[in-house]
Amino acid sequence: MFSILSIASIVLLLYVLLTRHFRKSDPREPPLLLPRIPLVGHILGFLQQGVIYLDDLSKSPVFSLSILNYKIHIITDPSLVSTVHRSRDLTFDPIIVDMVSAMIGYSPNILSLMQDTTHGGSSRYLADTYTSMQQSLVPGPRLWEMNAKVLEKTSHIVNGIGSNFDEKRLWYWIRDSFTKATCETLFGIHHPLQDSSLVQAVWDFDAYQIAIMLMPRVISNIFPPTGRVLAAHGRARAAFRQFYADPNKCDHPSVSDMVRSRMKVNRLYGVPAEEMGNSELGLIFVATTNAIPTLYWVILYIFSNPKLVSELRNHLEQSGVVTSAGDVEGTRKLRIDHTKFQERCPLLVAAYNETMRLTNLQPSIRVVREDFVLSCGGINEKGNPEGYLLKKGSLVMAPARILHLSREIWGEDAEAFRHERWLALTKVQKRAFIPFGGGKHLCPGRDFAFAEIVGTLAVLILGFEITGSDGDVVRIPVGMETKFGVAGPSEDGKALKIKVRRRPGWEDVVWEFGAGA
Ligand code: HEM
Repeated sequence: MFSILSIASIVLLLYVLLTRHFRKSDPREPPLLLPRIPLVGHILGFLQQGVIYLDDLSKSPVFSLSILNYKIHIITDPSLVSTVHRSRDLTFDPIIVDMVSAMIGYSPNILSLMQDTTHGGSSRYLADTYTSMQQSLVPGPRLWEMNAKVLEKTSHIVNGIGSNFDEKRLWYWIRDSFTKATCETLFGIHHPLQDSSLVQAVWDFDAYQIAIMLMPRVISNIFPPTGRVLAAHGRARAAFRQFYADPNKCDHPSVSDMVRSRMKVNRLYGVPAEEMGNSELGLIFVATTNAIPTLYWVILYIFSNPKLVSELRNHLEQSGVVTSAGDVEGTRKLRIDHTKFQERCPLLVAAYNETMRLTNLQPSIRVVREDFVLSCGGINEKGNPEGYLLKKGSLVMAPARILHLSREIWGEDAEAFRHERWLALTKVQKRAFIPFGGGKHLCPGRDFAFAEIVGTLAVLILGFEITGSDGDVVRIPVGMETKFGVAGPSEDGKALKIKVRRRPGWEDVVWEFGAGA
């Protein structure tokens, strides 16, 4: 039964919808696209399809939707998207605050630090935590140490596979083992997700992200996450709070440089351990909920294409990234240099990029700080710069999917997996590829994700056979779960079973990773 709060929310929602609907737009603003179902069409579209709803709405380089009390400007032209990413008049901070506040619960110190924009219009705390993280994640010894750690854990996952076929549900196998491997790499041996049910909690809560991102509080009161999801999320938060409250855990030498650097900033700002625990749970979301679906899809795209598997095997064997590390008690140790993939394995990198092009749904959302003209480069008849007026408080979205699947940019086969296209990319295609966002919020974890995913693929391709559960070639499941970030598997994709075993002739290999091997 609806609570009084829910009824009040509906009344407020209708009020906002109606007042918004009858408000006039400035003619310099981008063209407004009205929904097919008056008032609620766009919102229903987003709830049902996520960013895929935007696919065929308009061919215009910029257009606007009016949803609730927001005007959302959708940018579909690659050079305008670059301008959006570079602009200082557009900010990501309020979005972070909204998502974090939905996620962290009662944390007044952190929220007020995030909302404090008295220093140059943006939160110094958010900038400092971002910088601390970025410094640990730029290519170099600090990142390589983290990469080596995560790959050591992922090699444990595959080293255990034998020479007889082992049947697995691909999604759950990847999801659960890589969430734990990533968590232990970041938070050390006493990491907070020791209990496997907490891994489930991370992914259950991820399923609510569209509602969290799109909906102001008024709607989330009407459609709250279910009691089960909230309870599980509460337990995950409690586990992170315990972790940060115990110096034997959070200051243990096995904790990564990245987590330590963020902790240092939090301590400098006087954030109590309890609140740090609440907010740092967000780190495990950002570090897993995009990288793991990407790994899932790229395994499927590669192993559903036997010709590509055999080409990749040849390339990897000749690339020089794999060297012998000696024989021990009847096993062959092979070491992979995880710092050389970009340089020496263009075909593997092409398959990775092509997968991201097809499955990445990131929206690059920004909030307009002050009225701002998004310049198109020309001059109008009055001698003023041509462009679109984006008004203070409106939202801007540059959805990767529209750019990644544009036929004008990628050709008639834009929706097909064709890794070869990456071996001769045009300038426009390079600019249109934005799986990690851009500008000052460009994902700081991109090189870590790259090493984790590409390193795991190298081992699977060289040392293992993967087939469908019927022994035939792996099939690509029907559909995908749409969310903001990387598409998840559909119900068909979650149920998909594969068989995996050691590749004949490679049964005795123990895999390990090293920098400069
Ligand atoms: C394939 C994997 C990944 C993808 C596709 C991805 C994508 C993104 C995107 C699109 C953004 C928003 C950028 C923008 O709006 O301009 C972002 C932000 C972020 N990502 Fe990633 N990400 C991945 C992996 C990771 C990993 C492994 C980490 C951490 C180890 C990470 C940490 C972050 C953080 C902290 C932010 C927020 C940056 C800020 O405060 O502005 N990401 N990511």
